[in-house]
Amino acid sequence: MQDEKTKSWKKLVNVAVSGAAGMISNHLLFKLASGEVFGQDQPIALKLLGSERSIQALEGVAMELEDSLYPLLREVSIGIDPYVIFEDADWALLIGAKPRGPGVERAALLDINGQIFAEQGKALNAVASRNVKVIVVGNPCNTNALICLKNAPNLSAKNFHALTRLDENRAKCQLALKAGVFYDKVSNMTIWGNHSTTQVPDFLNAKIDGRPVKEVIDDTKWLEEDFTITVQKRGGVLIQKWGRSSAASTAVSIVDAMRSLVTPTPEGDWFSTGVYTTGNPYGIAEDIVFSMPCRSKGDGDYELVKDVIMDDFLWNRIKKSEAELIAEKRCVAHLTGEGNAFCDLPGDTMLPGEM
Ligand SMILES: NC(=O)C1=CN([C@@H]2O[C@H](COP(=O)(O)OP(=O)(O)OC[C@H]3O[C@@H](n4cnc5c(N)ncnc54)[C@H](OP(=O)(O)O)[C@@H]3O)[C@@H](O)[C@H]2O)C=CC1
Ligand SMILES: O=C([O-])CC(=O)C(=O)O
Repeated sequence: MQDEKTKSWKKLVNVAVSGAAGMISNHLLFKLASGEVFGQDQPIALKLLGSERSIQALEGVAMELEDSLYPLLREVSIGIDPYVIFEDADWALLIGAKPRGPGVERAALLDINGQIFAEQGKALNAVASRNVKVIVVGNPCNTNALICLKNAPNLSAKNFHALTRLDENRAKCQLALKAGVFYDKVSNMTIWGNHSTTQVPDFLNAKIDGRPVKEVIDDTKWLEEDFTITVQKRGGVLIQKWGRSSAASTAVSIVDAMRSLVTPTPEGDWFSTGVYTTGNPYGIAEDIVFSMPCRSKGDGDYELVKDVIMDDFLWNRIKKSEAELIAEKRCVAHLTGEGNAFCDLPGDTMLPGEM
């Protein structure tokens, strides 16, 4: 019976996950194995990257996955060498990163985590599938994604993403609550920019029940101040309340981000993801990773959405997030092959989790 069933299955997909013993992965891996992302006819191999520090825990994670008896999960492997774990990866979900603790400067974090993503970029470049889709989650995710793609010159820069889908989901939630509608009535929600407190949740282009948000929520002060700040700082508030950063909702948003690339985007709608800006139609600086509105045919690829409108409020906010990312990029020049780093970050910006 099982054999009959597996005959109609697609070819095995290899999904590599770093930080696989961490909190986000502990939710995500079980969703991946259950078929939530790729569907019930897609067998999957999970390749889990850990470190000396986490290898015992990773053995435990692999045991739990095996004990769950997921029919679609055909292989679980663990290891600490990215050149082994990333071999033939069709997807690389880069979640592991040093968390920012008390007294750690943002510049130091950029450097420490940047080293990780430079090494992983090199490993992907050497051994992953030539069409690998990379989603960088570990913070600061936009600049980590830039470092990663710069170290993978033989892969398409277009296939590298920084996760801003959690921010999109948070923004949709706030708009739905304010308008008194269910979440699925909110569409065309763009997060522009950095996954930091400079991110710009775009209420100008978003829609509620197919109508412009500003027609449904006639409260500019709420949109410009309360809504925007709530979304920007949501991660930090959650850490204050729960004592740890969003893990379950982040895993859900990774599933959403992947599904958005493997299923056609509904007509007229779009999704947000942090992608390489070179060639973008909006006038955003080239050569950074910036969250923008995208559509996909469901083939793993995407196109930037062209028909968005801008006003001064939106554009000025976008420029602030752009300036932050350009400053972050200067901090990691030594990791992107662009000479000596010079780190002079705007002082008032933070990761969503920092408050
Ligand atoms: N983009 C987004 O929307 C979001 C991003 N995040 C980010 O995702 C990342 C992972 O979060 P989460 O799973 O909750 O974190 P955890 O602390 O649970 O796990 C992080 C993993 O990072 C790895 N790591 C790499 N370097 C270090 C280091 N120097 N010290 C400690 N751990 C290290 C560890 O794995 P190992 O030892 O195997 O390398 C660890 O298991 C963080 O960077 C977080 O800020 C979180 C929420 C939302
Ligand atoms: O700063 C963090 O680790 C948490 C984070 O990114 C978020 O909740 O958006």
